[in-house]
Amino acid sequence: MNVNYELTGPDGAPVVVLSNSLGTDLTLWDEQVPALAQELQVLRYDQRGHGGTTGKPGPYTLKQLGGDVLALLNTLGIRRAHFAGVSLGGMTGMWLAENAPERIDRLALICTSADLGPASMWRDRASVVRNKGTQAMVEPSLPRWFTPELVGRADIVEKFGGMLAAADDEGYAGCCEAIADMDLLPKLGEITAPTLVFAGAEDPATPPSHAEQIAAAVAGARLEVLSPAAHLANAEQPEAVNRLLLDHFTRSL
Ligand SMILES: O=C(O)CC1=CCC(=O)O1
Repeated sequence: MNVNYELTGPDGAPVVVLSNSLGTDLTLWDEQVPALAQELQVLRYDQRGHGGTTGKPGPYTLKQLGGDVLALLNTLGIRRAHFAGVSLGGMTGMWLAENAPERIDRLALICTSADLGPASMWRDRASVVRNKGTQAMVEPSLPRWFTPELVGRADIVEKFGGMLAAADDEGYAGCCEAIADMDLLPKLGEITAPTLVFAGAEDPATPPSHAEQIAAAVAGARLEVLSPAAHLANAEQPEAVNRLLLDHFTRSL
């Protein structure tokens, strides 16, 4: 498998890995890279079956998605990194912090969940996408991803609608099945990475209660609720997210 990635920022600075959500690609982080790369090496990549990362036919598992990150870090000779993920990217981050804690320094979880059931809903969505393609997901997804003020904006529809329609059908479906089968809750309390959890106050996909559940289970975790923001809060509130991420990843503990 070929993982598509981009590494920017000052040589020798700590590395932060950025992991995208279902149906997006590494350009989800366009508003973060210039700010974070002033102080960190930023390693953004495309999840399996998304963007330029090829994927075998699904179903996938979070273990495979986390394994893709570990393989990329190994290839680049990076022993330990900070990690930020949106939604599916956050699930990948929780899997890594639970199962490879020696590789993850600090964690930022943006609009994600440790338990996003029912599993049948994700299997049904996988089947719809295998039959009709990711284009069929554009209309229902954009109102989950953005608040009403942004959802109809031409640049948003072009960038994010285009990204989703271009996502590989099998890659999207395989990732839906990884969400259906995820089992992150039992080990959440074992996470030792300093963790910052974000919620979008208007997020219908992973409402703030999911972030509260994570923040309550992870020792010392801090919760930030952004408003106005729906599911892709890093795109909707880039200045606030950048400031909080930079502080989380660079401040002395
Ligand atoms: O349903 C959506 O599009 C929101 C979402 C759930 C998991 C993910 O990565 O995005």
